[in-house]
Amino acid sequence: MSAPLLNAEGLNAFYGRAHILFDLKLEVGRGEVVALMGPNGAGKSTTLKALMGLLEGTQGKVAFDGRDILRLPPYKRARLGLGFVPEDRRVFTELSVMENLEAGRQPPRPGATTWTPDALFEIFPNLGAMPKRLGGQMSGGEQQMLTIARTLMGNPHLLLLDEPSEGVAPVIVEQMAAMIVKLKRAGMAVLLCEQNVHFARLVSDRAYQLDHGRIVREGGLD
Ligand SMILES: Nc1ncnc2c1ncn2[C@@H]1O[C@H](COP(=O)(O)OP(=O)(O)OP(=O)(O)O)[C@@H](O)[C@H]1O
Repeated sequence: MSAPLLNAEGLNAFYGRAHILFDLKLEVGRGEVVALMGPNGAGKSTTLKALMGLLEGTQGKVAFDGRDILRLPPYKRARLGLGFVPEDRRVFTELSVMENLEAGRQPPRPGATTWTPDALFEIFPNLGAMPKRLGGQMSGGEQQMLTIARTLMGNPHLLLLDEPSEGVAPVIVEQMAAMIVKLKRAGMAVLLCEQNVHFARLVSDRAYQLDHGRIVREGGLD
């Protein structure tokens, strides 16, 4: 059996002296969609930040594609194919949809899908309907989709997605779920934070439940 794409063990993370994550053990297989669930403040976003290398003093083992990445800075993790979409979903407001996508373009990555705007417009039809729209003139949900699509232009092996359904209209939530299912069909692995159980059920193969910085349950969502 091949090693999981992402494998974290004994993951401990801190904000300054505040200990936030305690000995997390989690993995994401190739092509798998995994949800990190739990209430506000449970540590979901912190987990993604720690995996991306954005926090000082993170401890434990983090292997990506069989390689130890714990000491690598975020840009090197991104170069290896970790794509991160943070909660604040920033788009370039003065750039069009197409220009935002071009800003995310990276060279093809061996073993990963090479995304183009046309291929992404099939997965995100609402973006395809507004290629010239400025980022600043889009709804929150549309901006969220654009940040995901722009990250995909970097051809990642694994997408770390922070609460894609948060604060967006119900109709967009359904579209977002359909989009993640299509990404999975295209072979993309995704680790997403999610409080919305309905959404997590629609898209994920399995889930980890976090509470106060510890994994308290893991398995399928039924
Ligand atoms: N920049 C920060 N500095 C200090 N403490 C922080 C910081 N960001 C988050 N925390 C704390 O870390 C803990 C975990 O927060 P985190 O944002 O990971 O939770 P979460 O599960 O993603 O919740 P939410 O859904 O509300 O974002 C919380 O107690 C939070 O108050």
